[in-house]
Amino acid sequence: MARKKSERKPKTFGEAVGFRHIFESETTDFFLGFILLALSIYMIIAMVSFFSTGPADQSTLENMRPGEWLNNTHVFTNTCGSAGALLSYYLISVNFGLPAFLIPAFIILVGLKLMHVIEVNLWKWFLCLTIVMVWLSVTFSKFLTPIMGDSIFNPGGQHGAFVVEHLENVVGAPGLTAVLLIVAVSFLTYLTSETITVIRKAMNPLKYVTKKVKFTVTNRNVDRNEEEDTSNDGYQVDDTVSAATNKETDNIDDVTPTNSGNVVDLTDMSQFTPKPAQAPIAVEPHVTNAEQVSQEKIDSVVVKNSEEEKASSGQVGEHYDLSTPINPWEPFVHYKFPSCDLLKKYSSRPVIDMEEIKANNARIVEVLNSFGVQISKINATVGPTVTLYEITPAEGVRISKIRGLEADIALSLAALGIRIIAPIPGKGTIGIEVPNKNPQIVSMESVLNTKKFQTTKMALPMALGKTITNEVFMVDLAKLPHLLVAGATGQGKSVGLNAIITSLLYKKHPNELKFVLVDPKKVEFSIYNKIAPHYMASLPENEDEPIITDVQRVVRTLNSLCKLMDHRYDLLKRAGVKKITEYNDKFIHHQLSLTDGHEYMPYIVVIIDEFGDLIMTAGKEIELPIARIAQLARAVGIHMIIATQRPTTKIITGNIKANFPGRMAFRVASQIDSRTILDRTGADQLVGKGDMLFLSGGDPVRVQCAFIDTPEIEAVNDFIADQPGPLDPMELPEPDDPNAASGEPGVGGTDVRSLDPYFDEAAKAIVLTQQGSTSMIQRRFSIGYNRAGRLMDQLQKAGIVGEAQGSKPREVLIADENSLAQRLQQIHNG
Ligand SMILES: Nc1ncnc2c1ncn2[C@@H]1O[C@H](COP(=O)(O)OP(=O)(O)OP(=O)(O)O)[C@@H](O)[C@H]1O
Repeated sequence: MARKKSERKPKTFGEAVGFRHIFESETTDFFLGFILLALSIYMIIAMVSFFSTGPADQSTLENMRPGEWLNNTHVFTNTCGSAGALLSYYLISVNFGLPAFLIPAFIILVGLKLMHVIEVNLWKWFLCLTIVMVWLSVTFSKFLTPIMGDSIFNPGGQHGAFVVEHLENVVGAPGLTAVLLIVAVSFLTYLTSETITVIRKAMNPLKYVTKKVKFTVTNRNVDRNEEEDTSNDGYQVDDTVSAATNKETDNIDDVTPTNSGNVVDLTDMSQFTPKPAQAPIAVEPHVTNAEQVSQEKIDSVVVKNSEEEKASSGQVGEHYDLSTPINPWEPFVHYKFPSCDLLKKYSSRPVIDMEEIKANNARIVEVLNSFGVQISKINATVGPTVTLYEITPAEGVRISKIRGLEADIALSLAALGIRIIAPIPGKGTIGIEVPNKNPQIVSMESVLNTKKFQTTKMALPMALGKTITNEVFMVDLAKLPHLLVAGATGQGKSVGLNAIITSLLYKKHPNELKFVLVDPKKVEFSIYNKIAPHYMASLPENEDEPIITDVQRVVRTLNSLCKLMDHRYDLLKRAGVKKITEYNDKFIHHQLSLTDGHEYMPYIVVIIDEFGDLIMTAGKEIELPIARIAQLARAVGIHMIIATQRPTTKIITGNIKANFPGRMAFRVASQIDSRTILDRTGADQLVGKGDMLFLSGGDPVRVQCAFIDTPEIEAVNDFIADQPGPLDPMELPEPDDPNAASGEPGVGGTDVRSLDPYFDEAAKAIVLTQQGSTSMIQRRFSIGYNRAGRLMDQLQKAGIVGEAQGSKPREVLIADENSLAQRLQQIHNG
């Protein structure tokens, strides 16, 4: 039988008899360690005993011949016998003096390591203790020996005395002192960079006069009801938080704001209702340097702002004022807005992990101190994903210095997602945003079910999430007026777009808002198909699939939007107003007549997901209409949101960038990408999962995007789809065909298959009345403006009417019914 591979002959004698095995055994290690521990304790007892018994034992030893000390005549007085006397004599007197105690100290370390009690790097300890022992031996010899006078031993041992004597002969006493100082400083600097700060302080103590660092924690997101219900457990605290921390968080719970605003100094106990657990939170920074610990005690102050007020009901939709002559919601005046009950509720209780905050706080103090930056106050504001540590530098510290240290500080704090804002705009403070270990989900419900959203007067309110201070962050798309969304894949763009759509659906009636959704990925927006008749606008040819997924249809739709924009401008001009709100206001107050072609204008929000794909395939064909709409469409209520996961300059061209002032940046891969979106870095330092920077002029705001899941969107869509509403999506006008203009009017310019069913009748009506008016067609056939406009275009192509002449009726090119009959026959025969 073949021998197993692992079976091999022992190579050495030790292996053969099993020594190798013995020395690898954990039991042996433990046993050896224990012996070393006992030995070191024996040594320490002997060395301590040497202080009292040394003189007698020393003279006995010096008078003995070699080997004599082993005899058993009890001539030694050391507690540890002749061996103890000999050992301590050699270690203390002959060698290193008092620092020789470091030898048994090291043996203790070795013993404990062998016993697996502690894990230390023995080589490092050996080197450090040796250096310390040698240095102390020389220093004691130099400075203590003269003070101790006629002692029985030299405190630095004979080694110290020898080195002092020889070095002093060469460099003199000042030289020796300098050598000792240089060695000490080099060694301490090697151990910790704090040394530099301490030395600086020692050299210029006035600059570093003890300053108390005030430490404040802020959290707005406190649910008072829950607080009352669960007064025993207080805040939801991290599992790892100790009992002491629980006490602290309980204290936070019990804080009652004083008259002097919401800032409560926990050191002033008189403010609180007396409770045994109420002790001030004295947060000690974990600073390694003893001097700093004593100097920089951090007083904790808890700031508790008022919570975001909830909506009075789950219903947040608008309520229309029915006093105007025309109700824009007609004929769907009983339309009900979705309620917040359709959305999922996540725990809204704040998570304040005091342990984490304290640790970060200590780290920040330590890191800044190590760079020579002194702090007078820290205010920690706990947000859903990140905590903002707002640092007030001590007097005389220049912010530019801190700005210069940005990269070093971020590196020292070594956490993903750290962003340094130096200074915080409008304040003389520095902000350091540090991600929370346990980020909170900001639910769509917690954002929409608020008084702020319910009572907003924004025309197109987008509730995007919560800021670092737990305030609902809302932006009016109508004011933006266009938004660029970017972020690497999987960082929360789609969720962000869904949050935007949902907040608009919760606030706008189907008559007031229409979406044009472009989705090259084909899966992101398909969920909204159900609400297409209520809320979508599309070209008639796309009525069955109003969510656009292919490039050619996107181009036609964008051109159609350009045409709609021109038409709306025309209407605005005729109404004598400058913008959509004034126009609609005039319309609902009966100041504009339907017969003149006026109609209520819904806002149109165009959302293009994966805009990069479109630009790469269609280039200028896409870019030009987008830029045109972006430049002009604001006044006529057409707003665009474009999203891309490839924020490169090829995709976000200068033209696009200039026309999209609103920017929503999720996490991106590089600083370059961040610059492309925001014109600054920062988006590369976000933590993902909906963590974003929002910019619309000024400085970016860090926001945790609201989270909405597919089942929630489905529930909202089902609710809308089940209600009476328009039968079809709003029709967009047929875009101008660039090739059609050159053709001879009426000859071969009309595709019979795409003619409107009312084509013949409309032609007759126009020829009989000799009036080429769109509004007349609208009235006669009870059709919308867009369809009437399209009919007119077809009649023009067929050579029946002339070109549009602004607000005037078109010229009728056919004089009588007979000629018309011939013309129609020609058209129908192809
Ligand atoms: N606001 C948020 N809160 C919590 N988690 C989020 C949030 N936004 C996104 N996420 C998490 O990140 C995942 C990816 O998000 P999303 O699908 O929106 O990414 P994306 O940027 O659209 O990616 P892609 O570009 O590949 O489509 C989500 O499934 C969710 O788990």
